[in-house]
Amino acid sequence: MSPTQLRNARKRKAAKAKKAKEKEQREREEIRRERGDKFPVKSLDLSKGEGSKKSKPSIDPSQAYISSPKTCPRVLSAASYFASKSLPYPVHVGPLTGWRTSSKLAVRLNHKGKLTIGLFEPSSHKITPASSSPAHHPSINAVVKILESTASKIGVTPYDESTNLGDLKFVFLNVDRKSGTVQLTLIVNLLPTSPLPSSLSSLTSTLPSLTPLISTIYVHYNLSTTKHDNNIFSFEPDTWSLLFGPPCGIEEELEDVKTPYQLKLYFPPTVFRQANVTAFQGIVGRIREVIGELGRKDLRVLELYGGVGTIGLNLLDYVSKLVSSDENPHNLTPFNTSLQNLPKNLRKKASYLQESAEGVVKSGNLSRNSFDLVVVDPPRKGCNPAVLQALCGRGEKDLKTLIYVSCGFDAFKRDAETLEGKGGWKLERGEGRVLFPGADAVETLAVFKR
Ligand SMILES: C[S@@+](CC[C@H](N)C(=O)[O-])C[C@H]1O[C@@H](n2cnc3c(N)ncnc32)[C@H](O)[C@@H]1O
Repeated sequence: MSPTQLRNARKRKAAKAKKAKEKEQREREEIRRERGDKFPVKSLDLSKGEGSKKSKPSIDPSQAYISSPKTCPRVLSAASYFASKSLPYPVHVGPLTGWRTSSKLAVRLNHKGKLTIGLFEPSSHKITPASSSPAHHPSINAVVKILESTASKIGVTPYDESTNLGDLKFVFLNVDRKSGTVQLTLIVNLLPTSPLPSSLSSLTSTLPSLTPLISTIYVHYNLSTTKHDNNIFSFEPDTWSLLFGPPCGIEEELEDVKTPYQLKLYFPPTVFRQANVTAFQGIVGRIREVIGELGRKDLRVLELYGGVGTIGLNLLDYVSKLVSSDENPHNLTPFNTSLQNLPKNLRKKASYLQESAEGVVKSGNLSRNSFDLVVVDPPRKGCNPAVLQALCGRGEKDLKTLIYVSCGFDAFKRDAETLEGKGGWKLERGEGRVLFPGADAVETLAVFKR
């Protein structure tokens, strides 16, 4: 090899290593973000002596405020923002334990070389077992224990970032709150075209016989070198395979939300599901109250970032038309399945657009004066600029109410300033729901009027 070739080869190697490190960082941050932990997880830098015995013990960020969840910095900052607008900001906290019915966990070797299912400690490569987490629904802890011991016995190889090898990367567990059974997804380091290695097929065939707690097993193929490798999940349909159990996903009835009709929502693992469904019901219930106060049964409602219609489908008795939308193509089947179970007079009011929120507004949906009310429930980064621009536009003369559900308070504040500044909206009320008790996080329900 010539010196230039050698230099280039070294550069390529360094670039590859950097990319792998960045990918690992993104995966960890995604898992922490999903759990409500708001600060970034630093990579372990061995060159600086991190990870040595001298390094400070880390606090689990998801439990940092557990003794007083309402005093976490984000709740305080949200309350002071609303106070600056002379508005109250009541904060509700649900049960402190057993609330998490959805959990993504990493599968790695621990420092003793034992397969472990858990979370990374902040600023560390150390994986901490998650099977005793007080936040978890008991079924999650029970299944994680069975999974850990069975996978170890069978010889499943956990993923290793340093080599990019190992079959099982993450597990995703969703609890059906009614039956307590678990919808299990194994996220594997394989191409969808690859057959499952014998250890993984043996694991998937053995698990249901070991516990009645597992209702469903999916495999999600997510090879680390594919274009999806910075996400734990991808939308691609051929990357998901149902190996055991019924296909419709978890059936949810939001028992605290008093709709005058029976609504069943469906959650396969391919769609967004609130990690704390029980507490989220409070938000849906309050939205019904806010809308009920309008005293109308003929509202034309647009739902952006709607998931499977978790909010919108709970409003059908107040609307003459609901257009629900989300970018995830996997939402359409659950949405339609929910509709099929409804009486015809309600069913015919609702339709679904599989489209990004920015796509929905760019196709002119918010400029033809066809909506009275918009509900947005964007991800942590808040509304897309095009969505904000459309909400600030004046084409929708009848659009007088905007309901904003936010899981990222900083982005909400930014969006609220734009809506009030450019859009002529007025923030009229708000409230907080601590959906991740212990973490520095708050879900805000805000109502804007104009
Ligand atoms: C916080 S979740 C809320 C979903 C639903 N309201 C619920 O409670 O189940 C945000 C949703 O936004 C969707 N999403 C993310 N980015 C989007 C975009 N640019 N356009 C449309 N939907 C998006 C996700 O697929 C997810 O379903």
